[in-house]
Amino acid sequence: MREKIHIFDTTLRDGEQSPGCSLNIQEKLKIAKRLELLRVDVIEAGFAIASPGDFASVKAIAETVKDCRVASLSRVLKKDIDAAWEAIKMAAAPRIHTFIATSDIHMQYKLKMSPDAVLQQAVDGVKYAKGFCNDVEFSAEDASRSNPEFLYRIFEAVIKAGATVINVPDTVGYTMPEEFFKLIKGIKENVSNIDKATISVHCHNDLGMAVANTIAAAKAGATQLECTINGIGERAGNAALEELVMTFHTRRDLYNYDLNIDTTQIYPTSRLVSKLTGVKVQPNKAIVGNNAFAHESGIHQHGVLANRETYEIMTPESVGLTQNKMVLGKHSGRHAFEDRLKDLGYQLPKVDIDKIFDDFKLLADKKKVVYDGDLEALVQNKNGVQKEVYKLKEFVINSGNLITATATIKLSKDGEEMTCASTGDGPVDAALKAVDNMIDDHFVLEEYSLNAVSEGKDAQGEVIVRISSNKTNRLYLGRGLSTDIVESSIKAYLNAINKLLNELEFHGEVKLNEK
Ligand SMILES: CC(=O)SCCNC(=O)CCNC(=O)[C@H](O)C(C)(C)COP(=O)(O)OP(=O)(O)OC[C@H]1O[C@@H](n2cnc3c(N)ncnc32)[C@H](O)[C@@H]1OP(=O)(O)O
Ligand SMILES: CC(C)C(=O)C(=O)O
Repeated sequence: MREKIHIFDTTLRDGEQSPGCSLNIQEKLKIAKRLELLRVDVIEAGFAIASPGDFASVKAIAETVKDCRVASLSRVLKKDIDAAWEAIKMAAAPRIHTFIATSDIHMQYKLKMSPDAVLQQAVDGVKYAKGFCNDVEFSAEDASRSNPEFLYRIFEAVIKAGATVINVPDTVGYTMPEEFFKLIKGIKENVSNIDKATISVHCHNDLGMAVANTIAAAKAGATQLECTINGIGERAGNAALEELVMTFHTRRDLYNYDLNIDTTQIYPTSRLVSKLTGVKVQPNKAIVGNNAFAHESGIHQHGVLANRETYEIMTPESVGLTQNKMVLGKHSGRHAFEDRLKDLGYQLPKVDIDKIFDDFKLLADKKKVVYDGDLEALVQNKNGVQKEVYKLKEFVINSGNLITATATIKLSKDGEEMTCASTGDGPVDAALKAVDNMIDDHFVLEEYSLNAVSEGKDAQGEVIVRISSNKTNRLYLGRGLSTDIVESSIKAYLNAINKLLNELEFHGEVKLNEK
């Protein structure tokens, strides 16, 4: 039997407590919808009493999200619990999450309350919350620095009062995995009614142990794990959801757990949270960092090209990325270099590759990363400087659902301008046909793809085309970038045609003007 693990996402509550991470209602709703797609079990939407804005956000999330439980945090105070309930009561599955600190230092200096008074207030708070909502989570803040005997007492009392989940936070990220394992085991063994509640943990990352501690707790019997996207949260943050989930996913041999999460939503969710909070993901961050699936060293690249499992313990696709990245730099080797050239449409004789590879290493010593454009320049350099034979001057498109698309294109070649109009099956087809009519050569459009390279309605569209020529038997790749997809299509097409013409000139097939 596989143990069911519930993922409690607190990006919108503890994550939002990171300095500078405050989100408005629209932003919180966007993230909540993403978390629903990610299929977390519980979304902690906020701390309803914190501000009118947070109240409204929690309420909006509760009214929108249907497939996850929605929780609001509250102190064990009636006014907090009232606000929490008021905000979440329309949720398909509401939860009140109430807490009070249980460590000596917090009780003495912060709350100025005796342990008995804290226990009584916790019980009263849970009972009061239970009057509204069947699902009540109780957290013993700073549990890992609390007296375990007191923890057993308070957990037993709140479960008796109706708590369905008892949460054990390592509030200040102080504990170590073996210690936390023992604490959870102690709770399981010493709280007489523990079978009536779910054990949850909530770990902070002050010593970089949040994920390790959470995993140790799961091993000891915790079945709800609290975490955040990208590990954001108070101070050094919380356990990162993506790291926990992918650990269980990748090491099934060690962890026989059943999770609801759709791992392919991890990467888009991470990017959305980073964009909306303004907190950048460090490049070497596990799972979602820019370098998590990137290879720069020749030995690694060679291994990955032969079999990606040589250096990848999970697939980029499993976390929602389309592919790994081969970054070309000074540590790269010939295998990756040649592979990239092929991908760009250059199938060159070995002597040429050897020459360009030497130039590439010289360039890589000067540049941190050698991009595709640099490679193309190196190839063209070998073939002589690339000439932009045909240039786009102007274009006009007439298109609509009731008329045939017409494109009028003005190009220049060697300073002379030419214009042609054509109809087509849509504006892109019409535009490329008009280009075909002006350029008298034998090539065929083999591939066409369009991708947004930035987000939003004004995203730049990058068109990539590959054309073939029966004169050279190879493919020529062209790229074009613009906020107008017809313009990026024309530019990409001309870019590929110009490459073909340069190559034909190199082989003496055509003569191009020097201009
Ligand atoms: C470990 C955690 O992450 S806990 C969650 C932390 N998150 C937040 O604090 C974010 C939202 N917080 C807020 O907006 C505000 O702090 C509020 C609205 C909750 C309270 O604001 P204020 O009333 O101005 O109080 P303030 O924050 O200055 O002090 C906290 C008060 O709550 C009391 N308190 C703290 N925790 C608890 C608790 N769990 N139960 C009951 N009382 C508590 C403190 O003793 C203090 O009481 P006092 O005002 O009588 O001295
Ligand atoms: C309120 C609790 C769960 C908390 O955030 C913490 O202790 O860190």
